[in-house]
Amino acid sequence: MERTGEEKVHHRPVPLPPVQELAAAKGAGDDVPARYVARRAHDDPDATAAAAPVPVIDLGCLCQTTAASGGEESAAGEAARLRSALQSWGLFLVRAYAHRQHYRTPLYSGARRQITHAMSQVTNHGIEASLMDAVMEASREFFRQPLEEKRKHTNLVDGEHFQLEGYGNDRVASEDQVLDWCDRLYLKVEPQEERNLALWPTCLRDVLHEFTKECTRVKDRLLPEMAKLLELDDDYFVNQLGDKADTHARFNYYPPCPRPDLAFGLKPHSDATFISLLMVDNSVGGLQVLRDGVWYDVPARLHTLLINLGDQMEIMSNGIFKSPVHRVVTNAEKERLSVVLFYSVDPEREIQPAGKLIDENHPPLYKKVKVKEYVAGLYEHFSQGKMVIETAKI
Ligand SMILES: O=C(O)CCC(=O)C(=O)O
Ligand SMILES: [Fe+2]
Repeated sequence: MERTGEEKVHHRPVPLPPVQELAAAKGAGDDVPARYVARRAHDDPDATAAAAPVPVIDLGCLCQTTAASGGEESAAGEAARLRSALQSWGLFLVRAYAHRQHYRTPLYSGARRQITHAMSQVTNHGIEASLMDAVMEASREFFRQPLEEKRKHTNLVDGEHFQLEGYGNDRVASEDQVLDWCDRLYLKVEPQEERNLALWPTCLRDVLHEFTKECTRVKDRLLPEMAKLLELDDDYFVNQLGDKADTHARFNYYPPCPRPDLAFGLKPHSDATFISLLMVDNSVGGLQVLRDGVWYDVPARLHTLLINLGDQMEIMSNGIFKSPVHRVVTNAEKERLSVVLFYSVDPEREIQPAGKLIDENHPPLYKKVKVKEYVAGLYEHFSQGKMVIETAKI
């Protein structure tokens, strides 16, 4: 923390105990330490939020172009639903397969898997349920390990210097920073040659590699559809990401919290990314999104991906698409896990509203920003409970 005058003191940041350890040491009914108190119980009249009617977008239908099957018409309808989702919630869901009936096909499981997989190539996210389950299971396995094991992947270099990658807490920049009731493992997954495999837990290596490949495929299918909605060239967003686009995986672990009325799993924020793909625990809710001053619960469904736009997309679309403010609330009884893939533009690039969206009636609403600086600004602002996107607004 920066201090003024003679009393300037240099002190080392004290590594914080993982929240998981705090939670395990506390008996039911206990309080949370003061540093985790993000709100007063009566601050939030919307504690029991309504479910957000976040639309489920049918990717198969959206990407269909053949007139023969009436495809163009239904694709146009789906595109309109997607546009409305991106302009309002900044969020939407994508199911694994086209229809639930595929699960019910009376076939022995091997044949069913093959058929479902073949269909999943053309419909919806198409990531195998077994792969998604394996990622969740491996994440659970990682956080269940003893602390000494997890600390082998620590985000503190030499026990004190914070780096983004690894296992631990957020960077603690000041003593009055409000902390989140959450431990995380954060790993760079793309560009592939920049992976720091020494930080990758063995239980997660193969599944994370596969899961990243699959999510990247989904992202590459979605971006041209989003560009079309703005009448930009199909490859506009893909090109903006650049060859050195930067992707991180974040595994969030939220232990049960004795005071959900006081502590957040994650404080309100918007993602500084371009686009984020989330796999959230379908058995425990907690993710909420802010719209018009009201917090809504984001529904979680088994094997469904939640697609969340980030600030970089809001900037490039000149505010037409929204990067939603969201937060995670804690649960008194249950632990919760989420796995997020954060897709971000090459950090060395600059971004700004797409030229085609700007004219005399539509002036740019955001400044040109260097991605590396913008993303670094997120952490600084997040720790102070502020929104970095405000710094980019004209
Ligand atoms: O855990 C969740 O549901 C959301 C996580 C999230 O918003 C994030 O990691 O940025
Ligand atoms: Fe987020």
